[in-house]
Amino acid sequence: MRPTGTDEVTGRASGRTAIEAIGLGRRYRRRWALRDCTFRLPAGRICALVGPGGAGKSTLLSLVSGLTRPSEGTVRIGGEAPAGAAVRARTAHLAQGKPLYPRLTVAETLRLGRELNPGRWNARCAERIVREGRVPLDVRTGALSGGQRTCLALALAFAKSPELLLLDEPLAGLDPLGRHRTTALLLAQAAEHGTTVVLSSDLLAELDGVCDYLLVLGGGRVRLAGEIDDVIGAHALVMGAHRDTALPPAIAAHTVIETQTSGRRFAAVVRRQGPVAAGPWETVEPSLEELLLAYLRAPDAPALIAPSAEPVSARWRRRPGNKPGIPGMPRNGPPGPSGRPGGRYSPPGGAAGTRHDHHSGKGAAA
Ligand SMILES: Nc1ncnc2c1ncn2[C@@H]1O[C@H](COP(=O)(O)OP(=O)(O)OP(=O)(O)O)[C@@H](O)[C@H]1O
Repeated sequence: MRPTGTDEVTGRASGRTAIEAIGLGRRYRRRWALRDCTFRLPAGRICALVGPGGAGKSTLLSLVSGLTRPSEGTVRIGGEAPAGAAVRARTAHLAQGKPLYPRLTVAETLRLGRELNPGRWNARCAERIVREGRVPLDVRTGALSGGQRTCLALALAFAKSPELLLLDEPLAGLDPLGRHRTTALLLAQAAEHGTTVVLSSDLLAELDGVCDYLLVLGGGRVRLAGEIDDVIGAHALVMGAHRDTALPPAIAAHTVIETQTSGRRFAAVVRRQGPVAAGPWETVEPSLEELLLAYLRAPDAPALIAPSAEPVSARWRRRPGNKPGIPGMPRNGPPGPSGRPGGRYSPPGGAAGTRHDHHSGKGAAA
């Protein structure tokens, strides 16, 4: 189940924009770390930022937090430049290295956090996170374990009461309980305070149920952007038996993102160009993890910016060759075999949405 925040606090009803990037790019010497990055993230969402190593995720977070300046394009936080003092006060950025002063104790670090964030510091929140993570107050941060450092860094970020929380690999280094505590904290923060969260993570399975927005980068460019329901609804996972190496034409007629074969079975993730025809195969909605794995394994698959991620600013111009949105498709995809948007599979006599999870096996991609 994905989170559904109440409209009043999430900003969904107001349509407020937390982040809008237009043609955003950053170059290091001659090499582009991020290029032509265009998307909008509405306020109050928890956005998963996903991509292979070197895709540009940390670079994007640094640009959004104002730590790095763009080489081209623009990024706005609530309509303002990210480097402005007011925006920086409302933004917390947990960088990948979890930078802390190694000679300060945990208690001294929390005191410093309070002094640096007058009027915003939530001491009870910080103390609770540190206590639940069993981080000793009297130990120097340089002597903490990796998981304890992450816990303390999260405490500093949350206690700042940010409107925008940028978390670069916050779950890495945490044990399963720590990951569970952190994701619960994120959901509570977004629901209670309307905080917008951008969360980069490789733990694909753990993003489902936590995030409601998706931004996938690859090779420094946006590959997928939009509400998770919109993006998933534009795709289908088709599974069946095949007689030769080619996919059945009725399936190959869609945009095939990736095909896995195992023995005589195939499993194809397709971006639908309309309803998937009925046949001797099974059509279901892919899970978020299945969709992400398909795109990660198919770096040349065409990009998709769902309508929910299109910038609203007048500065945005659709460029020739740029095909945002889901052509010819209603917001949540075409009607599926069940006649409902999103095309959830309804097995005979079974509950709608029931699905089989045997999308595995090795084989050539289509
Ligand atoms: N300060 C820098 N100087 C030079 N190149 C850089 C710098 N920072 C990032 N890069 C390069 O930019 C590209 C994107 O890096 P970035 O750290 O943003 O990717 P990432 O998606 O966060 O990767 P990872 O998941 O491995 O942390 C990489 O090729 C990286 O080598």
